[in-house]
Amino acid sequence: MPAQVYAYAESNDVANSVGNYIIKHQNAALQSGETFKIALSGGSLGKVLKKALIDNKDIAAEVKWDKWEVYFSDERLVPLDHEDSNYGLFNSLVLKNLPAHIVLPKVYTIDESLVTGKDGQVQDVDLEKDLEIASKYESNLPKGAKFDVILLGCGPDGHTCSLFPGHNLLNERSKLIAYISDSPKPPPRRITFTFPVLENATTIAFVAEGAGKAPILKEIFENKHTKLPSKLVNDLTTGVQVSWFVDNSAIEGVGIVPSKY
Ligand SMILES: O=C(O)[C@H](O)[C@@H](O)[C@H](O)[C@H](O)COP(=O)(O)O
Repeated sequence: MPAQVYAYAESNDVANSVGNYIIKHQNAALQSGETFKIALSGGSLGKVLKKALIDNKDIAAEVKWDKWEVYFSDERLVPLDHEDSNYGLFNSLVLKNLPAHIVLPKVYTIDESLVTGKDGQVQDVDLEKDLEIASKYESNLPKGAKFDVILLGCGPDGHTCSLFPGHNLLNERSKLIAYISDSPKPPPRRITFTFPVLENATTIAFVAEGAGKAPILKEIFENKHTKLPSKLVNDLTTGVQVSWFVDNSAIEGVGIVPSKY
């Protein structure tokens, strides 16, 4: 299934389109099951989700928050209220902005107590602890590690989740959640989905905006041989439907024909 690219002039339209995509897959998941299992990334995605799920009142009215199970496709090993925490970002931009009557979703976070010492401070790299955090997070994954939707970003180097170009985690097949202690993008300690989880998803959507993304999108869509992590996800042949939601500047000069969602 070749990836679909949906492009818009305005950032608000990108967000609204992502919102409609989420609702479509939420409704499909709830037709056949009891919960909607979604995984989120960090970075600029938080703002997109706020625009889509909070600010757009039509979309907001369709979100069945009480049926959502929210995971993070990667997470930084920092306290949950730390400015680098992907959960913290989602919490401050989305969860905290939900009206009081809304039943909150079930959100799966890392075990914060393993990140900080007794003094509440972030501890130095401790590989055993990081492995424990990753294994604990893996034990909370949905049955069969099956996600209805995984939302991803694409870094300027082509990384996605915390899977970086050339890193040995790209070959990880036995662990569903792996830890990384040398992330080139700070902070260095993180956990991340591995390829077996990405391959098994029903749908994956990348969100990428701004002219800064154009060189890497050109590489992903025009260089058949590149082994960039985002390209490997883009080319998955395991039946997962991959989409990109971009603004026009992110695909300026890229040889693709976008559609409208
Ligand atoms: O925790 C993280 O660092 C993210 O999950 C990471 O994979 C992000 O999605 C990309 O770096 C794109 O980030 P932007 O959307 O901010 O460019």
